[in-house]
Amino acid sequence: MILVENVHKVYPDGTRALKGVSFRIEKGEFVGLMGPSGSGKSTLLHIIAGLDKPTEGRVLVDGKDITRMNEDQLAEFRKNNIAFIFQFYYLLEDFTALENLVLIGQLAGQREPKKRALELLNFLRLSHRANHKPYQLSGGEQQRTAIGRALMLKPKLILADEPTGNLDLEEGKRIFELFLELRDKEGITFLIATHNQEMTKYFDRVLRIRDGLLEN
Ligand SMILES: Nc1ncnc2c1ncn2[C@@H]1O[C@H](COP(=O)(O)OP(=O)(O)OP(=O)(O)O)[C@@H](O)[C@H]1O
Repeated sequence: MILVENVHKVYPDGTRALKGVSFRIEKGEFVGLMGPSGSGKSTLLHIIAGLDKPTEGRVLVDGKDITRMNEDQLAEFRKNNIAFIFQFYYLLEDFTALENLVLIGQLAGQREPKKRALELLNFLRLSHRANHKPYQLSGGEQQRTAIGRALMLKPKLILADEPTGNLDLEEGKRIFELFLELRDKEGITFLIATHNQEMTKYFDRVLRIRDGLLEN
């Protein structure tokens, strides 16, 4: 599902964030990305998501070389394949949980976005909060809403950057259990950056990164 080959990233200010990273992840794997602050986790996730370009090397997602796509091709590919989940949920504050989901489907020209959104909120055990706005939701509920939004377009790959960084341990575990259920039911592949050692047990395997290089 993901093939990363000799990826380097040098930022314009000269910071060498990635120094030759290579690995592969099979479809349906549930993989952790762990390492100290500043080791390159976010940079790597952004490059795999096509949100940033590597300076050198290539990244294939589902067999397609995303490093050679132009912006339009990337946007189309991302829409159909990849979802990104952030530590801070970036929900639209003036919209309800339901509307936050429906909007994504509408923008993508989905046929029945409301039906899909309601199904997802039900799966996420959020039906009773569907008509609430983000400020009326707990952190865990906001993250579950963000997960619902990520699922609207049926991604094959979910990349998550510290998805439980803002939640207490119990709520964090519930989010991971939800992710595992999605992997089992839908075959979604996951790559999740986290600092949280408690979550190690959930992963099939963990990629450890330090100073821009993977450790073996
Ligand atoms: N836009 C940028 N310009 C210059 N340097 C950057 C930029 N973004 C990140 N860096 C640097 O690149 C390195 C890797 O950063 P990155 O955010 O990928 O690390 P991280 O492992 O995700 O850290 P954290 O766990 O703290 O989020 C760090 O030294 C960081 O300061």
